[in-house]
Amino acid sequence: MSELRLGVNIDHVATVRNARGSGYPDPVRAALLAAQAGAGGITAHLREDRRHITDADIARLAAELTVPLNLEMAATDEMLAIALRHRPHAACIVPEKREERTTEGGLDARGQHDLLAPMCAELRNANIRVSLFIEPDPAQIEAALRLGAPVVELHTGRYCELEGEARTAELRRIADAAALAAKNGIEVHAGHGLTFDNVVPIAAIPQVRELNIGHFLIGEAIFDGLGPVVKRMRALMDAAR
Ligand SMILES: CC(=O)[C@@H](O)[C@H](O)COP(=O)(O)O
Ligand SMILES: NCC(=O)COP(=O)(O)O
Repeated sequence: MSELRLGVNIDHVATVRNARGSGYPDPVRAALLAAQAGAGGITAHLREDRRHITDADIARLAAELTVPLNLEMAATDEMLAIALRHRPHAACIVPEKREERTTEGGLDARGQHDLLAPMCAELRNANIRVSLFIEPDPAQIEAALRLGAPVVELHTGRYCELEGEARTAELRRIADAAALAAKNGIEVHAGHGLTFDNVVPIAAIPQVRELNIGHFLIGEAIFDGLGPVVKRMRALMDAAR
């Protein structure tokens, strides 16, 4: 069974930090702690409105991290320039609306091919691994293939929100999309909304190579500490394989 990495998203450490406009708590310190506890990578979403992660956070993460940085970014010239400046290990292109509370769905890689193609090429030429945050939809997998994206991250938000048979059906859709992507040589990641209670069926999908998890882990860290909750999530993922 393939390796399954845990990417810890530290956006909401910055949410707490920004509540007072000081430097505490430091997202970079959280990232280093998460790495020590078993995170195989760190994800940070530099949003257009900088509601949490800031440009300075990205600069420090790029300079100080001991594990790969996965920069989540909207498909804009501004974010492309920032990615090319800091050269993270990876860039995950995500849809973004200022009015959204959090990411609400996957990127329309199919409908935005002409916008995304030059951006993916520039990132690839800069040796930044491109990932597309998409719905578990065969048409979006095919679009990622056309764009030459080496990685897709399947949106698990709907799976996390559903219950019963509807959740089972969404899990099947994710598993089918993972199998289709892997069969076409695309590395499969998954994320959004994952918790201790819902992670195991996603971690058990054999083609999934990385889970990106943030909000829940940072919330749990308030009660049990970041190191212990990262270790527990790591253990659940290991047990699922
Ligand atoms: C793309 C995704 O699901 C998350 O990584 C994203 O960062 C969510 O946005 P917030 O972190 O602002 O909630
Ligand atoms: N791409 C998903 C991610 O990085 C974390 O999403 P969430 O766990 O904060 O919902």
